Amino acid sequence: MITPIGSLLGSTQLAQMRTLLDRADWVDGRSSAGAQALEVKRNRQLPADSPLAQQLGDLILAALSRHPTFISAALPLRIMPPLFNRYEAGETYGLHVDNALRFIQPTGPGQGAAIPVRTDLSATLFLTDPEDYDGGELEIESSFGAQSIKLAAGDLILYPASSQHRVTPVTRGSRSCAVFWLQSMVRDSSQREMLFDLDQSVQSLGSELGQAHDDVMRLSGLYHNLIRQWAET
Ligand SMILES: O=C(O)CCC(=O)C(=O)O
Ligand SMILES: [Fe+2]
Repeated sequence: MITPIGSLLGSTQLAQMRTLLDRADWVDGRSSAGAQALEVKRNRQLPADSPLAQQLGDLILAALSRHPTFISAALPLRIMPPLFNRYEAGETYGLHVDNALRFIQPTGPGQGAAIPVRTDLSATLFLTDPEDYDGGELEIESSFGAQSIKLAAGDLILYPASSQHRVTPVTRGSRSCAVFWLQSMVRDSSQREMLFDLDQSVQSLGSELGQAHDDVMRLSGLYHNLIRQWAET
């Protein structure tokens, strides 16, 4: 399931982020690429341990934790700290798959062991308005053919980390985004999709009929019982 999540960040927060990112020291994206990505990755990124990446990443994680549609679609267990990518004219990220496992490196004194994250879902948070660049579409292969995604700044796309995907070359302007991966409490994507559909319907029926309506209560109970069956924590 490829799920757009609207308005994760507001315009003031976005403007502040963009000002900081415009002044940041970007490094060659190949510096952290594995063997496969090395051949196709032509972009820039903030070093994962840069204070700016950590500061902006924390703002994004806080916004995610407050966004009900994101929680409902992803049912997140562990979220990787966001990374920041930038594509100038001519830059691109060719077709690739993302690593199945990533590791959260604890920081600070007495830091413990790295925490493994199975990447069930990949996410791109668009930080540049579509009018400010050409090209730079995120193309995701799916059973319905390639889906071409370019969202408004502040919007997020969630897609299966198992999919092949690419970013087409930017031909004008530059494209900045935050990318992250997460492990879901529900590993199976078809179960996750059914839970999302059910939750969305329970929410809209609840607003229409009232939360205390018998059927809303019964469907809501069904949702939670399915979570009890399927969630790993
Ligand atoms: O820039 C994007 O939208 C996606 C980047 C990507 O695929 C990656 O960093 O693995
Ligand atoms: Fe990727």
